[in-house]
Amino acid sequence: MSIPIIDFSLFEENSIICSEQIKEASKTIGFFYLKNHGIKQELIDEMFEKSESYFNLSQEEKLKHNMKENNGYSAIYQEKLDPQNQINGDFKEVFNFGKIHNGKTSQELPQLFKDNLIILESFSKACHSLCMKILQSFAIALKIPQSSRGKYWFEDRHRYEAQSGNTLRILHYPIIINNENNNNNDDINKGEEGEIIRAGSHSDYGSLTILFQKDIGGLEILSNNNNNNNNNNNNSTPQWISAPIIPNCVLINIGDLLEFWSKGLFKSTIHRVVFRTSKDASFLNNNNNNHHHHNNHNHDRYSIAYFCHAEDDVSLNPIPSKIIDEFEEDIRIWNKIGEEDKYGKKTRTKMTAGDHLKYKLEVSYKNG
Ligand SMILES: O=C(O)CCC(=O)C(=O)O
Ligand SMILES: [Fe+2]
Repeated sequence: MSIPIIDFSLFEENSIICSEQIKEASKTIGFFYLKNHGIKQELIDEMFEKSESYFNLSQEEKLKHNMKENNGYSAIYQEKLDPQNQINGDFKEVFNFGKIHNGKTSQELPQLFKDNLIILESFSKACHSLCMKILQSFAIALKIPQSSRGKYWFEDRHRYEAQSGNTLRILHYPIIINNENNNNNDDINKGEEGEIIRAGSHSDYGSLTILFQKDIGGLEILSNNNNNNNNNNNNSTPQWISAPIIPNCVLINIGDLLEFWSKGLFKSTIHRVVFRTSKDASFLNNNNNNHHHHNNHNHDRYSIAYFCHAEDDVSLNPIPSKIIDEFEEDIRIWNKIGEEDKYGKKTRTKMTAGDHLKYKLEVSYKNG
């Protein structure tokens, strides 16, 4: 299975066909590239520039805005994206921005960001608008009835101004010196084949994520090849496949909220960031390994993610759609989000979007 590339200019010309393509990708692999996504390249370049300047500041400076309530700076080893399997936190640093609206922020920002608030706000809003169009395409493909506001059903529940987990995140994976000899790097997480895990395996927490990668690849996604038939007895083994940088494309993926909301029809696919050394590059198992995915351990890597969340008080009862009604729920998804009943069995919970995010953050920053 490979990650499809969808031309989003089709959404204007024929929203039904385009929505069908997006639905198909979301049901199978949970990831897709979008070209002609409408976010200006200059704005993306400016964001990467500011990100580099920020991460170049001294550690002392950066720690002045240490992460609080999912906003601010998180240093190397501070976040553990795969708490069940990781001993140490991720070898990466990030900065999370909460809502930026009309020049106002919900958090105290470093001077560098205060000076560039217009860029940050434009970028956040451009990402959010793209998410709204993708959410429209889901509503179209799921045939949400007009009586439930049709293609605006999701959008009504993801208002930019409302209280939600929406987060813009910049990430930096610093170069690791001496990693080939393994000197002094015992704290860095390694995978089964000795590959260096820079961001632990995880699925995203929100509805949708937009990911921007620059120059250096390393993202891998866990494909289970189950061809979308909701058949729990398939005997294929999951495989890591590479999600390389494709020029002029952004990468979109489905998060846990949307998976749960759709009863598991849409897949919130596990992914990670891995740096491979030249020695093990040969076993890269993917269809597109001719794209920028080699020897990435001796460069710094920068990426940007926009996590689009439903508003905090939105309940995650199944989406009002005949397609969802008729879909047999994949109860394995309850393990990620479900509650235990009095017999200790997982059940579909009455969680809201806000409850779910709170739970996820508690586990990933424990023992930071
Ligand atoms: O840096 C990347 O490419 C991916 C980061 C990621 O998956 C995340 O922050 O959720
Ligand atoms: Fe992620």
